[in-house]
Amino acid sequence: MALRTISAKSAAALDQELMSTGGFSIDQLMELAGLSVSQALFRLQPLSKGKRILVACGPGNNGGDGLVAARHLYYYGYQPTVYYPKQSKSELYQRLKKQLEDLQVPFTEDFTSALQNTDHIIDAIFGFSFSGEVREPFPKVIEALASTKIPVLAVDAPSSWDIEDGPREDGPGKGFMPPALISLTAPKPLVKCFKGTHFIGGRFLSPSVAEKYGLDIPKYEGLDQVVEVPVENGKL
Ligand SMILES: NC(=O)C1=CN([C@@H]2O[C@H](COP(=O)(O)OP(=O)(O)OC[C@H]3O[C@@H](n4cnc5c(N)ncnc54)[C@H](O)[C@@H]3O)[C@@H](O)[C@H]2O)[C@@H](O)CC1
Ligand SMILES: [K+]
Repeated sequence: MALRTISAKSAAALDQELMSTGGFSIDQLMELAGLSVSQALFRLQPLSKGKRILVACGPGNNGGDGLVAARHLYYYGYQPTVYYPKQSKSELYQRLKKQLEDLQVPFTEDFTSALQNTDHIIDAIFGFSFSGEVREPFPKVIEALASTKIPVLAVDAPSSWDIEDGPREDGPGKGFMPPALISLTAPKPLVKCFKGTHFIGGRFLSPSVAEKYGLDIPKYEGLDQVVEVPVENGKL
């Protein structure tokens, strides 16, 4: 079966539809997205293999998914550290940050040093609204993600990848191929270039919305918020 993917434009429209006529709030969608990210991390890195998780968060909703995931990881018994250099002033993000501060989850401004003390990285910098050249302060962070030997779980997109066409051919992010990716709701077209462990999460798609956008609802088992969906040559 060919992978059914969703373009950045349709993904944004789908989110809007869920919130305008679907009765969801952004908090709910982000909570479920971040919960699924935390479950994917748990599958990749059980607690016995190392608890130190560096969560790199960008300025938009992709970063919000990272903040939510960090909170769930704390409750599972991990030791998350958050890098969040461009903080949104909106109330939702301030609340997510407060929830982490109350758990004494550390925030770091020094990504390079934090990398030395981590077992796994979550890349929640950019999702489907990324475009153009990577702007400050992220080029160095993306370069570090591209060159580190520490495993990276990318949220929705490997940050800096073109949402349609995939990896960059030059500049920061050249050669960035994280070992794992979790697509939220549905894979984006870039998945055709991805080689690694691939999950789908975001267990909130109704059959009618899935049909309208031409998407498959993954076969979630039991309580799971993620499904592993291997990608081989752009096929499921
Ligand atoms: N239905 C779903 O699947 C849901 C998806 N969510 C997440 O929301 C993401 C999309 O969120 P947003 O639309 O807020 O966008 P993103 O988080 O993808 O990125 C937008 C932010 O990045 C900045 N940016 C864009 N290009 C840049 C560049 N070249 N250099 C530096 N900064 C740049 C923008 O100024 C903006 O602040 C998804 O990828 C997913 O992770 C969830 O939070 C909610 C539900
Ligand atoms: K990302």
